[in-house]
Amino acid sequence: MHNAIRREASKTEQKQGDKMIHVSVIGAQGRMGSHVVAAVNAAQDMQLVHALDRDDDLNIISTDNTDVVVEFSVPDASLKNVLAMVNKNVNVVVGTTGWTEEKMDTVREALEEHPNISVFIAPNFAISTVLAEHFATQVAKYFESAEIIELHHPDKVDAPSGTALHTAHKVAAARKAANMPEIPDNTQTDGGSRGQVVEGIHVHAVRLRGLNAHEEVLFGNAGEQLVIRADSFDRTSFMPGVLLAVRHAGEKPGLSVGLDNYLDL
Ligand SMILES: NC(=O)C1=CN([C@@H]2O[C@H](COP(=O)(O)OP(=O)(O)OC[C@H]3O[C@@H](n4cnc5c(N)ncnc54)[C@H](O)[C@@H]3O)[C@@H](O)[C@H]2O)C=CC1
Ligand SMILES: O=C(O)C1=N[C@H](C(=O)O)C[C@H](O)C1
Repeated sequence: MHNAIRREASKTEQKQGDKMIHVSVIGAQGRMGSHVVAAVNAAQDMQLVHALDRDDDLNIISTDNTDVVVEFSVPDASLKNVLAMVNKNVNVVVGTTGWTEEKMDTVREALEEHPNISVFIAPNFAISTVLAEHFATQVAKYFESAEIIELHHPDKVDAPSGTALHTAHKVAAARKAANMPEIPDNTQTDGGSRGQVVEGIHVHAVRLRGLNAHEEVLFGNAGEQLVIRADSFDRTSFMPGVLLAVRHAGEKPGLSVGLDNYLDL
């Protein structure tokens, strides 16, 4: 375990409480994982148990010591980590991106053998972004055109962002439910500038030093535009959402996706 994390972990052992939630973190040395460790240590109702990263043995996590695992690793590793926790009967809160329907089906299958366990995946834990996606889904049926631009720090390994993909699917579903026609686009040649097309929605990714996590959903009609934009300037913006999901872990067994599950929208 990282020394700084070990020091933080021993501090939390002094916390007392009737309903302490015992939390272990996977990916604890990462940008998000280290923020989660700090947030859990600061939460009066939580106790940090294990803060693990790539080379650590996940087998030390068990129901004897952990109520909930928070997983922020890399897209290639997340499914394996989640399955390992499900097979140990431990509830999981997942922030890592890269979740396809196929991967989620694998988790659903594993959960059939563990019917009391919950796996909760959130493409984005920031309230501003969750609301932006909610509003975008609500207004999608009123606009002929829709495109998404996500903007992130250049250390991010995946593009487009998991959030942008999730938003695109939601906007596309709202358009489909309203029997909207295809989005107009007379592009004849495209060297890649029109972005990735997700269910008919063009998604563009910007990587720029100085940025953290930002998303714009652009809607257009003849003579008018609506832009819904969310900005996470700092990773602390994700922590209330992570803690909310930890507090709800286990309540609803099975796989759930999206922080809106826990919001009164
Ligand atoms: N849901 C949300 O609100 C948010 C999600 N993310 C996502 O979270 C993930 C992590 O992002 P960052 O913390 O910025 O990345 P990072 O690269 O800073 O951290 C990833 C950590 O995972 C560790 N790791 C790699 N392989 C591992 C394995 N097999 N087992 C355990 N740990 C392993 C790395 O050593 C590293 O410490 C990304 O997929 C990112 O898109 C990021 C911000 C917010
Ligand atoms: O890597 C990041 O930083 C982020 N990743 C998530 C994503 O891909 O949607 C969430 C947020 O955008 C920050």
